[in-house]
Amino acid sequence: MAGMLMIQGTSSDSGKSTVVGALCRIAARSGLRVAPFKPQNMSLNSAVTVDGGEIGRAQAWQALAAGIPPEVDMNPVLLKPNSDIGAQVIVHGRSTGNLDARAYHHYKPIARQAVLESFERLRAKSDLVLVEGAGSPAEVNLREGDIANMGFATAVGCPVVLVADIDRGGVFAQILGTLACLAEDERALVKGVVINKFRGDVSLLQPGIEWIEAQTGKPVLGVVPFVPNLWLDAEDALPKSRGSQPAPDDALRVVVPALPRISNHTDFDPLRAHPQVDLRFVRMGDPIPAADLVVLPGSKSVQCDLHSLRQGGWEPYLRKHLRYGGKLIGICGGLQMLGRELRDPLGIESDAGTTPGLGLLDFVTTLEPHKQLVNTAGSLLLGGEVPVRGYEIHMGVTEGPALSRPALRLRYGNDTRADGAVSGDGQILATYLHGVFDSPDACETLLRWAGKNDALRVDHDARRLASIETLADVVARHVRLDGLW
Ligand SMILES: NC(=O)CC[C@H](N)C(=O)O
Repeated sequence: MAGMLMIQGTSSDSGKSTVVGALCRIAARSGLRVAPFKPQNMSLNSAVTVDGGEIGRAQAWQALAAGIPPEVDMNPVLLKPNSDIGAQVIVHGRSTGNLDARAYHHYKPIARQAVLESFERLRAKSDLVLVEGAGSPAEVNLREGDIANMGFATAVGCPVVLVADIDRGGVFAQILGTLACLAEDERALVKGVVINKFRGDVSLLQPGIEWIEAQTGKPVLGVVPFVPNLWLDAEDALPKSRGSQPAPDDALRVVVPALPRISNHTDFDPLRAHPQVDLRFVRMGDPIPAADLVVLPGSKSVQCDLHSLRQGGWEPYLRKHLRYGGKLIGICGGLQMLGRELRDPLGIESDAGTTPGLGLLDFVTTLEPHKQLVNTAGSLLLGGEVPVRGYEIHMGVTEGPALSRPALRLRYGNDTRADGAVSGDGQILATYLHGVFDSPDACETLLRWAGKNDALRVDHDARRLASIETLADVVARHVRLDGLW
């Protein structure tokens, strides 16, 4: 039977995903058949799997680190929040509908079954499964019926390593407190602790390490330094607008409204990392800076986000931006907002009804129960045919005259179909394709179209792969891994 190890965190964002990804790479380098697994994920950044389902993006890049294609069993339960209290529940890659938090609690026994089935399937074909927890196991109020942390670990007897984030402070309290919140049998599964995101002189940490080991009886297996500029898909939280380098003065100014239900904001990673782009995420209510290019992002709840956009004063801003010759892109939910109308007759995303769109492109979108989930490739139709690839995740179906000037041509099996639209004046481009900026030629073309005539060609996929290697090197150097699997 395959080995297993679970990485749990003392908090959200402690670095569980990166540690699991690094361990996947390290294990794969040593020739093991390793697979990532996250029983339950809450995220609006999802990826399309080879088996045509949907999982969290973090599991998809961890699969890349493991050297295998992403599949739905790697993240059997994905919760996509679409209101403050509810989420679309994806099980084995497929939407089962919306549930509020209380209803989900009752649904958990079914979700648990799905989790255990997926785990067994992965184990049967792997030498090692590396499991990622969610949030922290110290949420004692969520412990009953838990499938995300200790509920899973105890069900399958999986050893656990706890990752604590020293960057946010209070690391010893995090470790001590988390262990204190666990039951005896859960604590027994914890093999050790990793202190993550450390900056500074590790010798100064030594007395603290000895103290925490004496207090808890658990070894500190390593202190992982803070690694800047890792370009790995974020699980959920909106990242800082840029990496550590400031943008040059003549950078292309790109503004993205940080909508409350923004989805797949990983679309913007290549722009955040691009040396000639000054990308800004602007939260609703914050002043909107001048821009060369505005991109309306994907959204899990398009009518609600359009409402927020209007409340935030973006509608007159966008019209002015266009009057002054600015460029505008809409991706997926952003495409839908650009049209004349958004229709949700079945109340799939919000209360059933119709909302007028921004009316900048002549089409209407209707939300339908079938979810389009596909990885595809083709060409971007801007001054020629530029290779592009990406993925679609949406329930909306868009129709109207504006689509007769498509932005892309994409392959679906043996079929080729037009996608999206370019406005008659050439200022607005709309597409359903997520990940358009990941393709180096398409990214370069779009940046030139938006006004950066000397835009460089940057390969984001290569940068992601390089980040995985760096991360694996750092973790291998700083963590004692012997005996963990
Ligand atoms: N990814 C998206 O932006 C999805 C848009 C919209 N929520 C739909 O399902 O059609």
